[in-house]
Amino acid sequence: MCRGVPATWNGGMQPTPMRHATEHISGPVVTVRGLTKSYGGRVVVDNLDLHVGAGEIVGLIGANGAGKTTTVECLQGLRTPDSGVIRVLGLDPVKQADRLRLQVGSQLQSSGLPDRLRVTEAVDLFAGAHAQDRDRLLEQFGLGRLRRSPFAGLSGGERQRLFLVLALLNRPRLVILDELTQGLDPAARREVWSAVAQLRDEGTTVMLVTHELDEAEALCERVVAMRQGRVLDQGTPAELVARHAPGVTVRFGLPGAGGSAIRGELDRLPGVHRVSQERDQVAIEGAREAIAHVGAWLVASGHPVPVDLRVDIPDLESALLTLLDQSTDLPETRKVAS
Ligand SMILES: Nc1ncnc2c1ncn2[C@@H]1O[C@H](COP(=O)(O)OP(=O)(O)OP(=O)(O)O)[C@@H](O)[C@H]1O
Repeated sequence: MCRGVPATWNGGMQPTPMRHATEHISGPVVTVRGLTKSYGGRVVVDNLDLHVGAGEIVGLIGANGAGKTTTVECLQGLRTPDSGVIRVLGLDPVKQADRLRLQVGSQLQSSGLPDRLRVTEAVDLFAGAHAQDRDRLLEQFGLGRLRRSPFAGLSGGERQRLFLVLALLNRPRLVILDELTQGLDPAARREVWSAVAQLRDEGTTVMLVTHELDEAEALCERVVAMRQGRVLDQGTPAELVARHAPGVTVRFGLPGAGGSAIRGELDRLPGVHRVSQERDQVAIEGAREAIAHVGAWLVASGHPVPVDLRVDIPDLESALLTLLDQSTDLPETRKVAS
C-alpha cells in the first residue's frame, strides 16, 4: 500500500545541490537500527534493522501489510518512528527533513497532482537549479508528446512515468520507488527498468518496494524479505533462491524407455534426489548440478535428445513463497506494550 503526496520531491523551493555523481558519499546511505512503528497500538514495523550502501539497489519484498511502505515512509520523514534510529545520508529524516528533501527522490504509487497541472508545469514546479534536461527526461519516459496534457488526462501508466520523471529530475542521491511499474505496459516496464539500471550505473542508490519479483530479480543487488514488520531474510536474489528454493526438476519423455534400469541409472547421478516415471514421462528432482549430469547422461545414452526436455528452476517468487510459508509460525503481530 502506498500513500501520501510527493512530499520528498525537491519542489524547486530551495536550491538543488550539485550533481550527486560528483559528491563523495562516505558511509552507508541508509542505516536503520531497531525501527519500530505502530498504528493504533498494533506494531507494523517491529525492531527492524536495515543497511543500504552507496550505489546499491535494494528491494523490499514480502507479504501484503508486511510494513514495507511504512518503513520507506519513515526513511522519508513522512512517518515518525515510535523508536529506533534512522539515518539517511547521515541525517535524521524527521529532524533534518529540509536538508534531506534536496537529496532524496521519491515515487509513491498514490501520489497526486492537481488535475489541471500540465506535464511541463509539473516538471517546472519540481525542478531545482541543477535539474536534468527536462525535455530529454520526458522523451526518455515516453512523455514528450504529452508535455501539454493536464494531469487528469494522463493514463495510470503515464502518471506513473511522470512521477518517476519528477523523482529523478533533481539527480537525487537516494531514490525511493514504491510499486515502480504498477500499471505500466510491458514495453514501458522494460524502459523503466533500463532507466533504473542506468541510475545504478551512475552511482545512485535505489530502494525499491515491489511485489514484482521478476523486477526485483532483474534490478536488485540485494533483497530484504519482510513479514509482519520483521526481516525474514536478505541477500542477493540468487542467495535467497539457493537458501529457500534450491531444488530443480528435469522432465522429459523417453519413448520406449520404461523400466527400472533407467530409473536406477538416473538415481545414481550426482545431485539427483528423486526419480519418478509415469509411462514414458520421466521427472528428476535434485540439486542444480543434477541438470548437467542428467544432460550428459541423456547425450551419452544414445537416445535422441527429447524434444520435450524441460528444466524447472525456481525463481525468487518460489523462494519468497517458501520463506513466507516457513515463517507462518512467527508470533502474532505484536501489540504495543502498555
Ligand atoms: N495510516 C495507517 N493507519 C493505520 N494502519 C495503517 C496505516 N498505514 C498502514 N497501516 C497498516 O500497517 C500495516 C503495514 O502497512 P504497509 O503499507 O507498511 O505494508 P506493505 O508491506 O507496504 O503492504 P503492501 O504490500 O500491501 O503494500 C498494514 O496492516 C496496514 O493496514
